[in-house]
Amino acid sequence: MTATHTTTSRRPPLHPPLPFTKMHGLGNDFMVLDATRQPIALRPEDIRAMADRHFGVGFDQLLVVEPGPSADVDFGYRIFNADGSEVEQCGNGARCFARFVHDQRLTDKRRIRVQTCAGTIVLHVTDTGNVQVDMGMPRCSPQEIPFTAPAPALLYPVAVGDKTVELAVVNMGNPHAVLRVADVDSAPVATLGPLLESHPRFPARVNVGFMQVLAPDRIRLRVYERGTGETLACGTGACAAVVAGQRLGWLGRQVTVLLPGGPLQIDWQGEGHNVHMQGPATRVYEGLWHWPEMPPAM
Ligand SMILES: N[C@H](CCC[C@H](N)C(=O)O)C(=O)O
Repeated sequence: MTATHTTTSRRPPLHPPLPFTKMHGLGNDFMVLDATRQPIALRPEDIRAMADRHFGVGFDQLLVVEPGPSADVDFGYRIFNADGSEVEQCGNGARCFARFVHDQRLTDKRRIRVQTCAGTIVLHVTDTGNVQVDMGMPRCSPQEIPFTAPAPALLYPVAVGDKTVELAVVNMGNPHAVLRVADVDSAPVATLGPLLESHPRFPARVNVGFMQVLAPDRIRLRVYERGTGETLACGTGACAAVVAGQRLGWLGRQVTVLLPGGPLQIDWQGEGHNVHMQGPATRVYEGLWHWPEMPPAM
């Protein structure tokens, strides 16, 4: 009896390999795609596959560089979390964005205006290689977060799990909840983070910052990020923590934010002013994303 083998060959991938650059801002890591010459259409399931740290490239966020949508901005900037959700802002990503467009010779400007789906931010590439970002105006009223609350307040009691926590809320283009803790090392990031991220009072979900105040000009911060989980650094989270801390009288105008991945300098002159952030942007490697082969035709 001869065995009969029926082999159904896998079909070639639908798309050609996709060049990318792997970067990070204080360990908050990114896959960066250049869509300035041709559009790149990605489905959430494609992004989740790319984000997988075993079967894919692995990243906290995917950054897509696009042509400026109007004459007064230099580039478009789209941001996707590892879960495939598109979001409004990414502070560490903005610094890597500036480094990327310079390295790729897409611009030689030192002052770069970038449009995200939440508005325009301005990036400044310094001589030291650090990048300064004007992160725009913080917004703190509940409806601007969005957050369900009977009235505006500096701190809100929120029932979560079997406890009630006090949190501040800030929108930096994206939504943030900020809790003050005695010690970030023992903060319940892994348990409280996901419960608050998807809490019903945050209809668009939320990034959750755990802040330990060391001095009016120095804090430690850990962030459980919406759509990604805890990251080594969160730029918009650092901005939100300084805004919340200043409004509550705990912090001054220039604050060093010590994140697990390293320090960020945040400067906020108070109500009516934009928040400014300064920090590094690091290129790690260039790569090619090979699309999964198509399963055999049924
Ligand atoms: N997870 C965030 C986006 C990335 C923000 C963070 N990586 C930063 O540096 O600001 C959100 O869903 O709003």
